[in-house]
Amino acid sequence: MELQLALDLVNIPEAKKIVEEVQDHIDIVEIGTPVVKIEGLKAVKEIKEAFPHLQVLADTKTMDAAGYEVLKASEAGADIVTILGVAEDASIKGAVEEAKKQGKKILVDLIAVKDIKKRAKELDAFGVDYICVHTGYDLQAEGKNSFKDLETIKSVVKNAKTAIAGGIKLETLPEVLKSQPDLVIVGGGIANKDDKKGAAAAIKNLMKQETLA
Ligand SMILES: O=C(CO)[C@H](O)[C@H](O)COP(=O)(O)O
Repeated sequence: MELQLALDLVNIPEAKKIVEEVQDHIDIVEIGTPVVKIEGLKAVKEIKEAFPHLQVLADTKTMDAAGYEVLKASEAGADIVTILGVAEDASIKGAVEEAKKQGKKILVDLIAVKDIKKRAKELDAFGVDYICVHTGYDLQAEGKNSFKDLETIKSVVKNAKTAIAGGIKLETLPEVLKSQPDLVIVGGGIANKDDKKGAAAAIKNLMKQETLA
């Protein structure tokens, strides 16, 4: 089980400082969508250059021109690139094709997908690498989460790895771990803490315990 740190509300120097602090306890650094929009793929490039031992995910949340966006994110050093599950099938297939050419991976974000069971099954057949249930900030503010959705996709996804994102923190992690996702994505649950290293270590330790149990 992998831990991904999502960095959404920081600039490049702030991102580097946080990764420096928590690098021993995470597997993947996510350059979040707001960072990609504000700083560009330069953020991906700089983080990959500074921390080559970590995987870097570019959260482009691609919706169209998928092959091209995957190519550009890959050239910047991304190991994993995200596309939205609500995108056209042609876009998903284009993303997968380009990622394969570049030796990279695709994570599909199911945010705003209405029938996640049906879509997860379709996406799995397209050969994507990760399928991620996700409650974005705007629905987190309404008290929603993706715990049940994770269980739902686990029942149909046979090939891809499963992932979960959206407001996960140490206190809610046990609920998430019941469904045994392959990847847990945590943003504010680490990045907003005073002791970021301690938070990342505690989350990773709990994940390790669950994997061994
Ligand atoms: O993609 C995102 C928002 O669209 C975030 O990166 C994701 O939700 C994880 O961050 P947090 O744990 O703070 O919710």
